[in-house]
Amino acid sequence: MDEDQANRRVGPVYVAGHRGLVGSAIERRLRQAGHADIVTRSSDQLDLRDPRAVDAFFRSETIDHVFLAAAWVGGIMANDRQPVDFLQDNLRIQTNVIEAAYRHGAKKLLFLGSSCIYPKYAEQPITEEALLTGALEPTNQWYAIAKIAGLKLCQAYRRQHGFDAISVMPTNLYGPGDNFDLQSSHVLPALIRKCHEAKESGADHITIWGSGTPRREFLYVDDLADACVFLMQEYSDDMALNVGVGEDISILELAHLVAAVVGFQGDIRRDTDKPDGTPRKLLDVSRLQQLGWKARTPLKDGILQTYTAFLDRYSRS
Ligand SMILES: NC(=O)C1=CN([C@@H]2O[C@H](COP(=O)(O)OP(=O)(O)OC[C@H]3O[C@@H](n4cnc5c(N)ncnc54)[C@H](OP(=O)(O)O)[C@@H]3O)[C@@H](O)[C@H]2O)C=CC1
Ligand SMILES: C[C@H]1O[C@H](OP(=O)(O)OP(=O)(O)OC[C@H]2O[C@@H](n3cnc4c(=O)[nH]c(N)nc43)[C@H](O)[C@@H]2O)[C@@H](O)[C@@H](O)C1=O
Repeated sequence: MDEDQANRRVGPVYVAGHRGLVGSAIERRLRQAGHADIVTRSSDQLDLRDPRAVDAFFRSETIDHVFLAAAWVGGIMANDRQPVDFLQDNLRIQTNVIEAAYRHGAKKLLFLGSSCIYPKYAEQPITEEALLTGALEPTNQWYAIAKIAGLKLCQAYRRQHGFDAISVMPTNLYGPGDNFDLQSSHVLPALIRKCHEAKESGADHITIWGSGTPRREFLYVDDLADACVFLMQEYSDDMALNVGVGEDISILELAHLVAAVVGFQGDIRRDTDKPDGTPRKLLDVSRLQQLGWKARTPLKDGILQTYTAFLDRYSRS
């Protein structure tokens, strides 16, 4: 997309959650494409759980396009331990933003859901049609219910009011700007930190959670941002679209890959008292590929870039 196209087709844009993993990558992608008219607010400046504040914000700004990347987000343990935050805050944030965007005349909104909306034992790879065909994974059911409500609200606004609200369901994400806190993070940043700290301290092993047998698919966040900008331009439909790479890996294999990138040579042990979560989560991305988009960053390259960003942040703190 060149500068003219960027400004003609996407703008002025509000990136909700611009300090987070996804929001920062979307802002980066838009700026890289020459898009300068970007509106942002941190949660300190605008608490998206507050409907009056959100309404006043949309009333005071001219916003054509909304990327809704603000949410309560975390790994398997955070999801399990903070059910109210994952259900209630996410319901509030997304309802307030979708409603105010529509009411104040935004042309289009892109809502970010998650692959955890699908049933725990969905047939693999998971097609968009698997939605609501079976029971959810208990550790993240709260978050999944909120995300399902979000995609349904987008469909409802499209049906009742003709509002061009679309939804994307990304697989597990990672990249620069990730959360490296060992209690609340997702697995990939946790493994980077564990391997790095073990290497630095000379420890002879790291411990991963669960059996190591669950399989996950990992999408580099800059690829996701590229997909979001692409879909904001090219896609206007009811169906919530899967966004992934189309390949998965076991958690134990991932731990070995991260260890190799980081340069940690000790053992990898397993703590089977910790939850495994969904046994496998591989998205069917054929719909997205038919639209003309494909992920580009190989997992090993993405891990290296994420480790470099981690080292940069770690050395400054
Ligand atoms: N990370 C992943 O693996 C995946 C993420 N997703 C989805 O992508 C989206 C973004 O996730 P990600 O970037 O990883 O999450 P992060 O936790 O990195 O960022 C979330 C952002 O949301 C903002 N936010 C949270 N609560 C509020 C609030 N009350 N008011 C205003 N802003 C708030 C935060 O703003 P501030 O920094 O200003 O406090 C933060 O920057 C989410 O919808 C998530 O469900 C989907 C699949 C996988
Ligand atoms: C994106 C997605 O992310 C969440 O689902 P998840 O995929 O289960 O999340 P996760 O990345 O935390 O774990 C993946 C696997 O990895 C194992 N695992 C090993 N060792 C560590 C470890 O050290 N930390 C973590 N977090 N997991 C570990 C862990 O036991 C599990 O088997 C959803 O709640 C929801 O938020 C959502 O949508």
